[in-house]
Amino acid sequence: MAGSCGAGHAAARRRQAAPGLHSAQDGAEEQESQASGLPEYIKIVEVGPRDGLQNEKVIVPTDTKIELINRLSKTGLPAIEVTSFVSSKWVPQMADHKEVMRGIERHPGVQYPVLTPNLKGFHSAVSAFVEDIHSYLLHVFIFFLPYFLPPVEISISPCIFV
Ligand SMILES: CC(C)(COP(=O)([O-])OP(=O)([O-])OC[C@H]1O[C@@H](n2cnc3c(N)ncnc32)[C@H](O)[C@@H]1OP(=O)([O-])[O-])[C@@H](O)C(=O)NCCC(=O)NCCSC(=O)C[C@@](C)(O)CC(=O)[O-]
Repeated sequence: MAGSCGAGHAAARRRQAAPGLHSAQDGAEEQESQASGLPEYIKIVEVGPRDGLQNEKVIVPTDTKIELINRLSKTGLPAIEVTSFVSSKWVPQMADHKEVMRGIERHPGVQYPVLTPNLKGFHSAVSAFVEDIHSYLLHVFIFFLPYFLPPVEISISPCIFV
């Protein structure tokens, strides 16, 4: 599971529901949040179906992945990273990305992003009706470089396009 920042949840949720409206209560909550040093809002992104299952030695059956994602969808998570559109030569655990995207139930209010490393993955994701695409860039190049081919300078230009 990954978190993308912020707390002061109520104010942030109100702003999401009614962008442009900013009440005195929101202001007070923001001040309190800033004073405590905590971020204003936190978005939890569950990445288990992608980041978790890609590390399993045994390839998890497609139906099991779909069932897992469908169950996660009922937990109130705002976003679940479903799969990745990467080379199945390197990551065979994610080779069923299209079937998984096709098979899951999409719950209102839940985002279903995928990970793509390059334009090839981006185009396949678009053709699989993916609406939300995560492309990894700097943090991965810094921390996971040995995991990737090819060299950084070759990978960055398509990522910027994505
Ligand atoms: C790095 C690349 C893109 C370089 O891809 P490349 O430049 O094409 O070079 P390659 O030699 O690795 O290519 C191997 C084969 O994969 C094909 N290919 C290439 N791209 C794709 C694609 N998108 N979809 C399907 N096939 C693809 C490509 O066409 C080629 O086919 P062949 O000529 O052998 O028949 C490739 O090696 C790759 O996909 N590697 C897997 C990378 C990966 O998935 N790593 C794990 C995810 S990152 C992670 O877990 C860290 C993270 C993000 O979780 C950290 C965090 O969350 O904070």
